Amino acid sequence: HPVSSPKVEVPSEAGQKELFRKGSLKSDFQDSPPLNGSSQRLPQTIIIGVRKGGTRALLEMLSLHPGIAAAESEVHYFDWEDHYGNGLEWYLSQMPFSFPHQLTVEKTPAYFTSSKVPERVYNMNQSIRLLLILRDPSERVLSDYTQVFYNHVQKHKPYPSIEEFLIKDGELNVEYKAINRSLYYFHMQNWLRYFPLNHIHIVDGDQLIRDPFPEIEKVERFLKLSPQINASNFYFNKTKGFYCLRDSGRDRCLHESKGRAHPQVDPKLLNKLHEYFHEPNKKFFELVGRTFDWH
Ligand SMILES: Nc1ncnc2c1ncn2[C@@H]1O[C@H](COP(=O)(O)OS(=O)(=O)O)[C@@H](OP(=O)(O)O)[C@H]1O
Repeated sequence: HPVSSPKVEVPSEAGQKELFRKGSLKSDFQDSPPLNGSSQRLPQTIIIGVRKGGTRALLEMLSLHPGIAAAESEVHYFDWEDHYGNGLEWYLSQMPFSFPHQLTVEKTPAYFTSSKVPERVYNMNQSIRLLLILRDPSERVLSDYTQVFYNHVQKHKPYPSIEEFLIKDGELNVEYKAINRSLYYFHMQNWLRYFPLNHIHIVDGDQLIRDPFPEIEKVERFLKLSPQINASNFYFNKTKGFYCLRDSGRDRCLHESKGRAHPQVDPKLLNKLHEYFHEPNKKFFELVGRTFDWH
């Protein structure tokens, strides 16, 4: 049986305020005092996860649209008790200033795997549109490990090898939290108790890496935004090895903490991981009526 998520998760972007290289028109604008006619609004859409799925890339790409006003940092309202206890007024105060024609969006990747969150979001707004970006579950485990590994490196703390997390008594350690977070069907069931499937748009995170524009077009349609983001807003940066953004003639890539190399894992162990996810993935495909190209 899957273990439950911890109460407080390590914020995946802790201390990473500057996620994009400075200089975009948009962030200059957001740093300025609010303009006449703008106000703070509760989000009409939330990127609920998954951690390491590509949530930052999705938020930044969506922000290319003039009809989107995005909260810059992760708000952690619905999953952190001390934040939730502050009430909706506090949540509102965390939102960017926006104009009436704009949709406000925030992203907190930990929402997807926190069992209390779906009901809390429902209590705020039962017709909210949710965005969920998923990625190959095994790759997500490696990415999750890599995130926590670098958090330790930054603090000059040692951190065990990935094998030490993945193996217990010679078997795959299915109690490893990173594995639990990749059991998408398990967490999705919680959300579907409160929201109909057609209110949750799933972005294919592997596709968003390979070719972002078509995935972003689908999000525009889901949010009923006019088609304003173009293929020319994206270009492949060979040095980074990922797509970067081009906005009003300015080029920017995601922070260097996005798109890191993952550890080499013994192919036999990796295979065990792939096999382990086979059934849960099948259950997930049945749950959402759609398949993904995962291992
Ligand atoms: N265009 C572009 N540039 C850089 N990185 C990209 C991009 N699109 C998707 N990704 C993938 O996003 C992964 C990080 O996911 P998140 O932003 O959801 O991580 S976090 O949970 O907020 O920490 C990150 O994971 P890692 O590869 O493990 O670093 C990337 O694979």
